[in-house]
Amino acid sequence: MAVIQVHDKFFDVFIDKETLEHRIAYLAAEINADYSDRQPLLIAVLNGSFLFVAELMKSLKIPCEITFIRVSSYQGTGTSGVVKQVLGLNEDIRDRDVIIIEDIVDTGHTMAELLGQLTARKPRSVEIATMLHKPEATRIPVNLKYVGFAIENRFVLGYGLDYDGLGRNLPCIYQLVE
Ligand SMILES: O=P(O)(O)OC[C@H]1O[C@H](OP(=O)(O)OP(=O)(O)O)[C@H](O)[C@@H]1O
Ligand code: HPA
Repeated sequence: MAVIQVHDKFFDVFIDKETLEHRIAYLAAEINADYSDRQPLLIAVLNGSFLFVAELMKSLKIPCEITFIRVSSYQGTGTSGVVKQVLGLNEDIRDRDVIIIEDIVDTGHTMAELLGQLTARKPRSVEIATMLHKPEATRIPVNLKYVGFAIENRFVLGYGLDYDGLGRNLPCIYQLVE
């Protein structure tokens, strides 16, 4: 299998493009069935989710809307360490059916924080769709309704995911060669 180099590290193909896109179409079919009588708002978390959400949306048949947010991390002044803040959500999500779209749930910190901040805005429902999940890395469990692939606790790259800014444009998922 072809090995690629990004910065100082080497990666090989882990999930090929066809497998990935087939699975994403399957997730879209599940969402189509689950939301057949609703009009969900997809909230995609930048940067990493941009390719996943684009591929997912191509197979959604239900009426749906999309918006994009960022989650900033900064050092808190108290003992809590890194604090995350949701940026860019201008829509009123009260009474909306929201689906959060992520590229990866790793430790769960980002998603737990996001879920807390979105739930406080009183949506009718909130579910999560993530392309990848690392169950062994979980520090804060969150309920993930739509999961593309549950993977080992290894650093991955491509299809939106980066290593120090690079690799997001790779058309499939690569894993770190140890
Ligand atoms: O479960 P966690 O351990 O919190 O990790 C998951 C988060 O990490 C990545 O974002 P990152 O902060 O790298 O930003 P990016 O999407 O711009 O790459 C990913 O897109 C998730 O948002
Ligand atoms: O494995 C990963 N790769 C890239 N970005 C990430 N953000 C959390 N986990 C990862």
